[in-house]
Amino acid sequence: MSRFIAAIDQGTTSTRCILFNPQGNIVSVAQKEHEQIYPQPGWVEHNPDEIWKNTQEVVALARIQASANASDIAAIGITNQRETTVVWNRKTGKPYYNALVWQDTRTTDFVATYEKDRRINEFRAITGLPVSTYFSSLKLKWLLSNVKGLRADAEKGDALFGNMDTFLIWHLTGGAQGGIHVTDVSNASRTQLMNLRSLQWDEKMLKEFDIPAVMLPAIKSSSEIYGYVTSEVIPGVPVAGDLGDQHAALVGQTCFEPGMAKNTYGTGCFLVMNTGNEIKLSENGLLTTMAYQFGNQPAKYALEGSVAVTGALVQWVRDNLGLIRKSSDIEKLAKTVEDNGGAYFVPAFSGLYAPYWRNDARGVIAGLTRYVNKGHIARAVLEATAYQTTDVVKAMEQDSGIELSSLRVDGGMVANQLLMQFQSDILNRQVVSPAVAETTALGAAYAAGLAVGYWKNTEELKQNWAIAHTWNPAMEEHKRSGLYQGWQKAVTKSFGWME
Ligand SMILES: Nc1ncnc2c1ncn2[C@@H]1O[C@H](COP(=O)(O)OP(=O)(O)O)[C@@H](O)[C@H]1O
Ligand SMILES: O=P(O)(O)OC[C@H](O)CO
Repeated sequence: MSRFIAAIDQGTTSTRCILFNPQGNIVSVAQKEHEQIYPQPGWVEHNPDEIWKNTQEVVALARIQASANASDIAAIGITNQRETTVVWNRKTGKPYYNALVWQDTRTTDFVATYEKDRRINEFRAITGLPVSTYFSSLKLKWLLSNVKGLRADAEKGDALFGNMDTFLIWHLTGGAQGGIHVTDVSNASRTQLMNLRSLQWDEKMLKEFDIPAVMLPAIKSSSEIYGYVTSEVIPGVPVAGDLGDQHAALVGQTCFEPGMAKNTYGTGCFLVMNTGNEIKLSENGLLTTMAYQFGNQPAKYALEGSVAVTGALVQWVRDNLGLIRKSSDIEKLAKTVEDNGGAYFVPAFSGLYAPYWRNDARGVIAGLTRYVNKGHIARAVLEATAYQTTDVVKAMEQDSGIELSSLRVDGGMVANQLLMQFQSDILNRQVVSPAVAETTALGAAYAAGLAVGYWKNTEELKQNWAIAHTWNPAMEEHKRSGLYQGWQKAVTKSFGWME
């Protein structure tokens, strides 16, 4: 039996490759950041060629670090930043344009037009999603309308669309020499083009956004052999798992029962609850989405609360204000003060996502006085993540009728002790992190491993989950409610900025 399963985690800020053993433990990790391109306010792009190059490098590095040959790797799974949209030429592999990142707001005008239209309720019933700059549909419409020659090539079948999973799988399995053009149900559910019931591209949605069906990938399950790697980094290895990163984290946290949920703290924050076979439409601003589908088993659904800016705000403080040198320094700066000094930071850089869905919102710092110093700002920055998560947990509990006894957490920001304690305090719930913190990559590895029999079933995977750390609430009720009221007031100040 091969010794390892590999996972590629193509995230918003970096690309990682991790090798796992049968216990779900990490054997080796390689990671590379890529450039964030901001051509205009609100526009966010990535260079797809840079990401493909980084992917090959991290796969090679992770393999070498584990002293593994391609034959030591039973399968590889892909997980990725979702919604981010790329179009490339089938014959040359060349992208027509940079990838439009999920945070990009250039389609605000399209959204405004649709918002006046009653049909958006119908779109939500079909796809589970509101009309927003967030999803792939409007990004692809923008590319087809603005990139010269793209529409003609798309109609001829020469231009291909994909999210980052599709783009990487196509390259890994041969690229212009017969690469496989596929995605999985979880990624497809974020395009706003897939019908949640049929799990196929929806003709009505394609017509609505004027998208040629011929440019779309085939929709597959999240766990099956799609093809084999031809790239020299790990030739012959089956590509057998594909999950959007938030769905992968749900799998990596082994949330296989309805009602189980996880919250991932990365560039943004994404709370996902498994709702089993049920397609539950939210009444409180959450998204209806796929959880996962393993092979030919029934697809599982989920409710999701997506928050656009959490770790990205820490990066902004680092890169745009220069208040800290590295992201983790924010904790030290925040600890120089006792509290937020009355300041609240609402990071509505891409509008506000769940539960507000306000495309017209933009970032504000509220409650400033001369008393406030950089320590208070650092604290307000971290607290913003916890408040936004609290908004989403409240919505999730109302929609599902389930009170979360504890919150399973993961992602880069979980390393921040001050944030995790504040999260537990403001939410008044226990917060727990798992022993294997890389749940996103682990979920993709699980999907790939299940497809090739490396792991037998989800029961076996559950045995791998263990708690690393627990944070318990320790804040008095009057303080908690006072702080949260301050946050809710600050949120209203961000509304209506964009006309
Ligand atoms: N100790 C920390 N405190 C606060 N934020 C952090 C810390 N470490 C990392 N981050 C933030 O977490 C994000 C990286 O987390 P990660 O899970 O790798 O994100 P992604 O998958 O979105 O690329 C960055 O936005 C970074 O600013
Ligand atoms: O790359 P991440 O971890 O910030 O995740 C991005 C999400 O998938 C966007 O929906």
